[in-house]
Amino acid sequence: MSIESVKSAPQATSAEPTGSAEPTNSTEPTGSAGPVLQVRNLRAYIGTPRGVVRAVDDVSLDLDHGQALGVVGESGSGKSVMARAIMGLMPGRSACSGEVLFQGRDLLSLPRRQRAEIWGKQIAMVFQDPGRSLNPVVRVERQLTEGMRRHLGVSRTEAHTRALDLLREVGVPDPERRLRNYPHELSGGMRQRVMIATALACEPTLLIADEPTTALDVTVQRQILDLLRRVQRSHGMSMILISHDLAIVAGRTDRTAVMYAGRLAEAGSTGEVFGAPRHRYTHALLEATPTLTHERHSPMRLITGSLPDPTDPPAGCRFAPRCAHADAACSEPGPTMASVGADHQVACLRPAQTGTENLTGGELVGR
Ligand SMILES: Nc1ncnc2c1ncn2[C@@H]1O[C@H](COP(=O)(O)OP(=O)(O)OP(=O)(O)O)[C@@H](O)[C@H]1O
Repeated sequence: MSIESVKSAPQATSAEPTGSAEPTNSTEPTGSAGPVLQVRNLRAYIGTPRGVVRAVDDVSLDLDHGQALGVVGESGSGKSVMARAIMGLMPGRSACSGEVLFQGRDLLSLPRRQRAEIWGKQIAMVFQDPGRSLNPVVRVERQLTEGMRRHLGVSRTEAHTRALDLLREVGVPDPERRLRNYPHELSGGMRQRVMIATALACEPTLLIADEPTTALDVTVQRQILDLLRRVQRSHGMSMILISHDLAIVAGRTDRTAVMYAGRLAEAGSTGEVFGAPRHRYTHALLEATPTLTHERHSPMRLITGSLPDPTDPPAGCRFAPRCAHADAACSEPGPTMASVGADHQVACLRPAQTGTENLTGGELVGR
């Protein structure tokens, strides 16, 4: 996609398929219920004064019904833009191509009105900062019931009862009183619980949670993350849980996709990706997360170097400039995702052999 197409796209809805000649990063579905979401060759480019940011650059992945997918990667790797592109919520001067098939319908080529029907009802999002997602001048009750009244057509009384049930389900005490509160009258953790209740209100098929606990203290973070996993399972929803922190995703997802500089580096079952990582970037991320490797008393090892310029990424492996194992071949265009296990793919020409080298191994623990 050229800067011209980015410039000419008022919203992220340029759906012309790319027929990509570039490598495809793909993950295979694992569950038996079939895919709820199939992302195919997704590109999301953003026009900026310093050039076109290739925030998401040819990503493909599948998510099955009732499955939780973690998307991890350091800050700037393209996780949030991917989530926004899936939702069709890209900023101006941006363009998307590829396919985002939600229950078989391509969201990128749907007219905006039809997409709006899906938002909130079938796909809901929980953002990092509930203070910004909740309307500060609207009481909790209206924020909770508006979606269900519009999308489900329930009466005011029914919506009230359901709102109380939802608040109880997400652990909000004294729900009658909370319904009358404005968001600023609630603590950060309570606001995030209300946000989750709002997201659940229309019984969505897919919940996208983008760094849902970053603004919260550690104890509350854990409670909210465990709540998300519990409701995802009890409601039989699919979930995409986005975080730069691997400890958040471990133990709370069925599958994990590792993003680096707009591309997938590795994907597969969470147990495989975290327990037997093959991509050097995944190794580096894990080693920078000592709580997962049980090296609780060792100093945190940081990944040296930084992400490539997103307006001019390397033609070959984007991690190669930071990788101790890279050779000349790693600068050639590619690499593509290749299967290294029943549910495990990696985009690396020199993948780690054992998946455990430099790691202490052992059972993974989520924070
Ligand atoms: N509105 C925007 N305008 C210009 N560039 C943007 C915009 N939003 C994101 N980007 C760029 O797109 C790239 C991917 O950003 P993104 O926010 O998706 O990363 P991320 O992995 O979600 O990071 P974080 O964990 O910090 O949210 C980055 O280079 C970022 O600077």
